[in-house]
Amino acid sequence: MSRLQSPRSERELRARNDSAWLLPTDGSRTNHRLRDDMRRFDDADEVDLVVVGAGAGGSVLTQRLARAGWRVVCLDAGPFWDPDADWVSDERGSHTLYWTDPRQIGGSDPVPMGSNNSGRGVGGSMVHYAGYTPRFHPSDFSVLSDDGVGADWPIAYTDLRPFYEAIEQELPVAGQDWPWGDPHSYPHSPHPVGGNGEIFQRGALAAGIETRVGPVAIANGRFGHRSHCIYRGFCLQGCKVNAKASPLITHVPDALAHGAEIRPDSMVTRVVVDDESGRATGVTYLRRGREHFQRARAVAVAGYSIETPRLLLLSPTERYAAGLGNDTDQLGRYLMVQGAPQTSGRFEDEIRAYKAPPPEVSSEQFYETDPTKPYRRGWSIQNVSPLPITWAEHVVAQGHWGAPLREYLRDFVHWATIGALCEFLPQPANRVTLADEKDRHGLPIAHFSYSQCDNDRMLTQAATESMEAILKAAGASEVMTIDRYAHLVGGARMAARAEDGVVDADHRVFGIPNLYVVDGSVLPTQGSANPALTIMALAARAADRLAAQARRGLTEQQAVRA
Ligand SMILES: Cc1cc2nc3c(=O)[nH]c(=O)nc-3n(C[C@H](O)[C@H](O)[C@H](O)COP(=O)(O)OP(=O)(O)OC[C@H]3O[C@@H](n4cnc5c(N)ncnc54)[C@H](O)[C@@H]3O)c2cc1C
Repeated sequence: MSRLQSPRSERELRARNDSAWLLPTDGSRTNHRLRDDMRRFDDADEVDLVVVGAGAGGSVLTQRLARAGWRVVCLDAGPFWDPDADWVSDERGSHTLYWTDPRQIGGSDPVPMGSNNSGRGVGGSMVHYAGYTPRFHPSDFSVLSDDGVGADWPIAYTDLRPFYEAIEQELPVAGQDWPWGDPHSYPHSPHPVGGNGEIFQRGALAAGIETRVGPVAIANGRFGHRSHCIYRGFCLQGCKVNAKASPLITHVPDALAHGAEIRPDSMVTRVVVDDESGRATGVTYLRRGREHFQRARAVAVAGYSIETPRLLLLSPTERYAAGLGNDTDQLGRYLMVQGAPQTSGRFEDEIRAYKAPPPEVSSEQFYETDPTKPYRRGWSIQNVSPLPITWAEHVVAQGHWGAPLREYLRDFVHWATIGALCEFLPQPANRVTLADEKDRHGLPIAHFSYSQCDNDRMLTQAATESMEAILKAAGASEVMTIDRYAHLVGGARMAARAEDGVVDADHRVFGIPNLYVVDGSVLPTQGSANPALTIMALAARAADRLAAQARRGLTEQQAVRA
């Protein structure tokens, strides 16, 4: 079903990223030879770049700069996953994929941590993300100017468009032609739709709401040496067939083939900055019970929205006493989550939502600000297909327990579920700071305070009404909505001026010329799109700009190529 049919487009893609063709053809999922033969640097080698975190942002940055000839080491706190040996088709057995180190939560609307936020290990959170990969809309980049709320980005949608297109091909993304935001099409045609998706389509049609199939980063047809999706429904547990995209298979193989080292089980505890020169000199990290120092000419932090601000706060010097990138007290602020209410409806027919990938059908009809409403910005709606444990959590969140809970669980196959992503606004007090409590390494854990504003609450209410209307229009005899959060972004945001953020438009930390942040924490606003594609596109753009600047010798990076 590929629209990337022509040999020319395949050639162009492989010249940029050969990952899908570097996977084995013998039925296993991992190119062990590539890992065994990986280039290995010594701590004492001054590499060109050390990257903290091999997730959505860190892996793309590593792959792109390795291709540009940089000597790159990427450290990740978690394991180098082997899907055959490490992953199971079991909800409970997949909890090892999550970042479950302790964190404190607070504020008037605390955000639960655990399986609903970051991942741990090579591939990052995309190992267990659902797989939706929409683009942000052009309006997301000028929310303050257009709507008087939120923030403006220092870059425009058009700056990111070529990188969206490139990453959509590399994942690859499957879906129908997209009418919302900047209308575009996808490299792979849409997947067939299962029972849950059909309910969403039927109800939306009856309620006068447009839907489209996709966009999902799940191969529809063979892609390189990756196989077709087999529709077994375990996308959020780690895809054992390599059909769902995560950096572990979409960017890491090519990074290794181009001389990068991915060093797993390496927990970075500090970014080291020399006060005299004002430059980062490397990172300290813990591996197998020993502390190491990896020297580097430049450092990029890509540890996700909580761990990135935490690490920068954990790295003060005499000169940067409040933490790195915190001269204007911006670090950790404007951390965002999307409000993610989830509505289930009961149908007489068996839906059997688990017989398809959880991501299927979406609507962005309510994405933009409706000037007739009292709130700004909007929400998207997507299929979500909870497996039994997650379904039990949904029912329990509604207050059911004991015999009624058991009855709802027995009824599992009759329920269809859709979820909204509401654009909650960035607020300065929604912030990561360091707690008094320490982790097992003796380091202060992150404290994350979160409170909603009135606009957030109005959006959740409106999104809930729209979802309940859809499921009722599809014929549901009972609907059940719970409130949830999804997708942490922000905390080290990108801004035009140091007074408003932590990094500039090139991801460089204000005041420290060779320190970068290249992950979801740089987002100034979040739209109501899932963030992974945007994080990868930003990382591809950041790499492009770093490599170009180094080539032109315009910045500190010129030394890198010397
Ligand atoms: C359940 C779930 C479903 C999701 N579904 C979707 C979806 O459908 N679509 C979508 O677009 N997004 C989805 N997301 C969100 C998406 O996966 C993340 O937004 C994205 O992966 C974040 O990218 P990142 O580069 O910021 O961090 P990550 O991808 O999380 O990578 C961070 C990496 O840094 C490592 N790390 C952190 N601190 C350190 C340290 N001190 N030292 C060494 N390593 C460190 C971690 O081990 C991790 O591997 C989902 C997330 C979850 C949890």
